[in-house]
Amino acid sequence: MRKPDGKIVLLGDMNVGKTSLLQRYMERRFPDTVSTVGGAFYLKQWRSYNISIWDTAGREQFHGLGSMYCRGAAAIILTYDVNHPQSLVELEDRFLGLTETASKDCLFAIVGNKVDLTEEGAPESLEQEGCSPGKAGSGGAPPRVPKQVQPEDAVALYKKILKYKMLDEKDMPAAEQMCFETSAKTGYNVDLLFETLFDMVVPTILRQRAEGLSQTVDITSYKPPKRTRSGCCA
Ligand SMILES: Nc1nc2c(ncn2[C@@H]2O[C@H](COP(=O)(O)OP(=O)(O)OP(=O)(O)O)[C@@H](O)[C@H]2O)c(=O)[nH]1
Ligand SMILES: [Mg+2]
Repeated sequence: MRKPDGKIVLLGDMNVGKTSLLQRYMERRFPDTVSTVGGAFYLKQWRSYNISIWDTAGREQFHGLGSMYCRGAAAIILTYDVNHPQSLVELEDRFLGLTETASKDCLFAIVGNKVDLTEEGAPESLEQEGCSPGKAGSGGAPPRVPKQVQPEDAVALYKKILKYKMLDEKDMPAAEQMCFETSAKTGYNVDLLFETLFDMVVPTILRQRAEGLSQTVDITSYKPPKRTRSGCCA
């Protein structure tokens, strides 16, 4: 198997659409998913680099594995559902603490998925493309609803994360560049998300290569993570 040069990890609550985003990008379709158990990865060749993209389980019972998957990550995609404000809150309360094991220059993207379900939602041009027959034919699209989480909320979380990580805003990509709204269903902004990150992680890959850092996930090194229930930066 090709050896990964760099790692990107998807984190976020169950049901926000992590697996669907990854399958939309890698397989160009929107199949039925089952809730992820543990984690799984795809290998993507980008320019001359092999990037592993890790899908993790959002379910509470697998929470402890998250920090193991994040080990050495060059970028972490913190995913929420634009229709469920609690899924954004969970990113700060439950998932941010898992990223301590990531690379010291790890980048963070905040991704609000399922924008197709909102009134303001994504264009529907790709709506049926690649949908499994079960989904495409099952009683039409659900009614659109007002978006529950605004892009400014994601931008505010991004800024909080930089503060929590003690990173200077002017040394990091701008919040507007790192906050995305996507639809795994229609494909809206999915390529943009992954390919923006691929280009951005190249310097980290080069540094990790120069320093000979391993990209493998070692389950024997698993240690229970610190919880941050009380929030990252009150
Ligand atoms: N309308 C719509 N539904 C979506 C979208 N993305 C995912 N879904 C649906 O949301 C449900 C959960 O999607 P998954 O991709 O399995 O969610 P997950 O984040 O991987 O969940 P866990 O594996 O449990 O952590 C599935 O029924 C998907 O079809 C989207 O962009 N739009
Ligand atoms: Mg999943």
